[in-house]
Amino acid sequence: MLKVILSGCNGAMGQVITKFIESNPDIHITAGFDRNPDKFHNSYPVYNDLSLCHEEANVIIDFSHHHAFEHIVDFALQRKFPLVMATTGLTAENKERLLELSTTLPIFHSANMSLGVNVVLEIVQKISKVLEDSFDIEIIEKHHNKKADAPSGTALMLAEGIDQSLKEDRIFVYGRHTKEDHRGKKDIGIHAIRGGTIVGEHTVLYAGNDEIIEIKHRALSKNIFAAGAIKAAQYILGKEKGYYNMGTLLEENK
Ligand SMILES: NC(=O)C1=CN([C@@H]2O[C@H](COP(=O)(O)OP(=O)(O)OC[C@H]3O[C@@H](n4cnc5c(N)ncnc54)[C@H](O)[C@@H]3O)[C@@H](O)[C@H]2O)C=CC1
Ligand SMILES: O=C(O)C1=N[C@H](C(=O)O)C[C@H](O)C1
Repeated sequence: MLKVILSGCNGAMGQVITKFIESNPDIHITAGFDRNPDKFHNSYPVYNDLSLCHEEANVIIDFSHHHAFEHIVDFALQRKFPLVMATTGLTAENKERLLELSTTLPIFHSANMSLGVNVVLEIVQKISKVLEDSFDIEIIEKHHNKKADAPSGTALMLAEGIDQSLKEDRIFVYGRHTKEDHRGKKDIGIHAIRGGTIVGEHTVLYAGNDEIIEIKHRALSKNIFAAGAIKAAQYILGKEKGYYNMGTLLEENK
């Protein structure tokens, strides 16, 4: 039985995961954590302070906010619970701390829990190598008007993945508000659009001379992220300490 402590349980993703787990007899949420603990009537206790949470679990799933990061990581360390970190907007220090924590516990970290985006990541790494010298690369992401962070964690993950696959380091340019400069050859432009109920859309655009390639992923519901996060939790259940992500999960399932 997978026993989950769900952080950010009263948010949009937290509630999708709650419904998802309610229909699965093999998974149980033992407790939730949220700064708004009374917003919904959940079938599990919800705390706004993790020091009050004494329930047992074999994994924490976090979809909250990066402001809660240290609190969650300290709790995982103290209770020795493996952690699935899905929250985006993490700082460089937060990411460093996750790596450090993975020397003690199994940590699964992905800015996008969907299978599709992670396949797109593999594809754009390959394409970018081929087009490196002759095409300009730009990333455009679109999300709903309730999203707190910009650019999305996925856009950054795609940009970092592309950068790692190329011979020369790239410069990330966030938006383009200038009347002076041309686009730099080494730029990867990253552009965020917010509106309505767009679940999540990511496009990597390759613009060359007289030709354009677009690789696009469009999420049609938040269920894909919930399903991916649960798969991630099941995946790290029996794992040794270490740093895992969708790449390692896909690799082991090939
Ligand atoms: N990795 C992935 O596949 C995905 C990641 N996300 C990320 O998950 C996070 C949550 O997304 P949503 O559910 O859409 O947001 P949301 O704003 O609807 O929910 C966040 C929840 O966290 C709680 N919260 C905020 N700050 C807190 C704090 N300091 N301490 C305790 N609780 C706190 C809020 O009360 C809220 O209930 C975001 O960072 C988002 O980008 C979202 C979807 C997919
Ligand atoms: O906030 C969201 O909704 C999403 N956030 C993630 C991100 O920042 O990349 C993943 C997904 O696109 C939905």
